[in-house]
Amino acid sequence: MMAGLASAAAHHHTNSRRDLLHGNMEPQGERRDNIAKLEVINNGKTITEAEYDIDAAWQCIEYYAGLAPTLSGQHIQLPGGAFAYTRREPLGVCAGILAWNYPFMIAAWKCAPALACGNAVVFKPSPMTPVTGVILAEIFHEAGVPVGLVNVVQGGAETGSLLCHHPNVAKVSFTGSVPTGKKVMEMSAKTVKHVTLELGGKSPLLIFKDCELENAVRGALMANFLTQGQVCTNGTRVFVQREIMPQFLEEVVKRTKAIVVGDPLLTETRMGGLISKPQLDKVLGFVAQAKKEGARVLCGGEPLTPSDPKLKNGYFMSPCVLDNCRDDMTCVKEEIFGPVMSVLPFDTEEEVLQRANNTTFGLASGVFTRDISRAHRVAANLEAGTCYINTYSISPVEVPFGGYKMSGFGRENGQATVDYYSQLKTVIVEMGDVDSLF
Ligand SMILES: NC(=O)C1=CN([C@@H]2O[C@H](COP(=O)(O)OP(=O)(O)OC[C@H]3O[C@@H](n4cnc5c(N)ncnc54)[C@H](O)[C@@H]3O)[C@@H](O)[C@H]2O)C=CC1
Ligand SMILES: C[N+](C)(C)CCCC(=O)O
Repeated sequence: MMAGLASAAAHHHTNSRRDLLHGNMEPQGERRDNIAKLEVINNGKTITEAEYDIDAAWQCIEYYAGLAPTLSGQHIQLPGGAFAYTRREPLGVCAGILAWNYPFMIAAWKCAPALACGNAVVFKPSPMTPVTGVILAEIFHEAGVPVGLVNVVQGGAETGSLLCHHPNVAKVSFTGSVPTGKKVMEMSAKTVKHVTLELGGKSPLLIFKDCELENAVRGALMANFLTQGQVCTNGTRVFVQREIMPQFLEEVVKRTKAIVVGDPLLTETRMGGLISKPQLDKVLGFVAQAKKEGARVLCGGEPLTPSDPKLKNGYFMSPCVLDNCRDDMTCVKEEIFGPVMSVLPFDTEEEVLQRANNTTFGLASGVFTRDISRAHRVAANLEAGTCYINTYSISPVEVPFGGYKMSGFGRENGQATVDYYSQLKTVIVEMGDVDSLF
């Protein structure tokens, strides 16, 4: 099967790439709403977020459809009339191994740049969320993508491992946890595959006393509570300058308590259910551990049963804010992947930068300040693939997204991603006689 896909990819010409991606890829009206509803059932996130994710997915496909015809090489003049040129060529079959937190959107993030660069795709949704990725593949099929160019395989670790070992897979793009990411890299090394790793984080959010507090509070909530806190970029270490700590905590707790947790299909709901019982237990375990280590629970952190009887077996919990945190606590060091914000005081910029960077992760970071020089200085000094200034959690398709340090490498979205789904061939041309020593 893989050999067939590789040749399909090789024959996949730039113009046809553009046509194919420009087919009717934008799910409109009822279709978009149905996919969003299925994503809610798939994942447990709210309908409002799911609709956003579906839109982000088609925007990604449209973006790379536009980018496809712009892919080009370079012409390099050499002495004596000789010259060289470069061609951007596909890698072959690109495998995607997906996480469960953004099932439809991540599937689009993997497929769109791969197809735009002329590759074939085989992707594996997480077994926790197998449904909506298949719909994306069906949409590609309806839009005219040749059979065999976009493929979905279902399964867990074993299927993922088979993809990483397959000799005809040229690249693996993985989204998930650090331990599994390391295994993917190790397995892919056996056949020297290209690898993109989008792994976890424990991102710092720095809130200076000269910030606009209202926006900083909004940013902190966006950095912690989307998708029930199960977001790799989440800014879960919230460092607040000591002078504004009381006001910040008062406002953040007030707003966190007001988050409507419940039926994710209702538009007024702002937080749905976690992905599974083990994930809920794991997150509650982190809260219990935090208390044991001396953190104070300002709100939430409890299992929650919504009043609607049909929701009684859901994996709901109340969003949690912890203070009295120290840098050496488990809740501050480890990725929780649930709705738990840890708040830490700081005094100086120098000190907070050192503490913010004192982690093996480096996916995202954020700073709230009105001081423009400080904002850019801090952004330059934070060791992370993304730094948000006076905002958090957005990832527009035009903008590259990816990690530093153990949060991974390679990029998704933006022009930069072309480098990770194509290879550069150099062609050297002599116009005169061969200059030979023999
Ligand atoms: N930072 C992030 O983006 C994510 C972090 N997580 C964290 O990881 C924990 C475990 O969740 P999982 O869904 O099990 O994440 P995972 O990282 O183990 O799984 C991600 C993907 O890799 C596949 N996979 C698992 N083992 C594999 C292997 N040996 N070879 C190849 N593919 C493999 C899975 O089937 C899934 O498609 C969660 O509790 C959460 O805390 C989970 C998902 C995303
Ligand atoms: C869109 N954003 C930044 C909230 C989430 C990124 C995707 C991920 O968590 O895997």
